[in-house]
Amino acid sequence: MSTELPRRQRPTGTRAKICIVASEYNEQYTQALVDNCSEELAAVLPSARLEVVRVPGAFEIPVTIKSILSRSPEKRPDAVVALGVILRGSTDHADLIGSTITQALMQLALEFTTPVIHEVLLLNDEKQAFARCIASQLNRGREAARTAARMAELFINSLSRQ
Ligand SMILES: Nc1c(NC[C@H](O)[C@H](O)[C@H](O)CO)[nH]c(=O)[nH]c1=O
Ligand SMILES: CC(=O)[C@@H](O)COP(=O)(O)O
Repeated sequence: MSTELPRRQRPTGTRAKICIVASEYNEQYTQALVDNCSEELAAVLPSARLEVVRVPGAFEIPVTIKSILSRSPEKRPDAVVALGVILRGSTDHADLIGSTITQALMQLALEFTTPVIHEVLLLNDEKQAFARCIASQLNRGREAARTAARMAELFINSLSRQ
């Protein structure tokens, strides 16, 4: 398990548009990801405009992100955060959707030249979920927020999205 989060940047006034797309399966964990991500974004990008979209399962995240990134330029977010918790069961379903989602998120980022932050977690059990979603030391929600903030500012200030 990675042993530390990306360092927290000094807060800036960048008015970035950030969209969180989060699945509802394993609700106690996915809600904790949303809460931690939202709280960290408020700390690092206090002027950002945050939109939160909830979908049933992780497999519904990529198509929802595609719809959001297909908006007109002035409505399109500067970065998208994908949050989900996939718990392995007794079949290959978890691994199948986990790998498919990973590929889809990368393709969407490249297709729309927009950072898509991947925190759709494929986990073995609830102990792993608690450590990454609810506990603070390695919270993936906070990790997602810090990454989203840095990437949104990088693209707003320095990089083209053509
Ligand atoms: N078992 C989990 C799922 N399964 C549902 C799929 O994500 C999807 O909604 C379904 O296959 C219909 O398309 N989703 C999670 O996010 N987490 C799981 O543990
Ligand atoms: C990711 C899933 O859908 C999975 O957890 C469902 O469990 P199972 O593999 O036992 O059907």
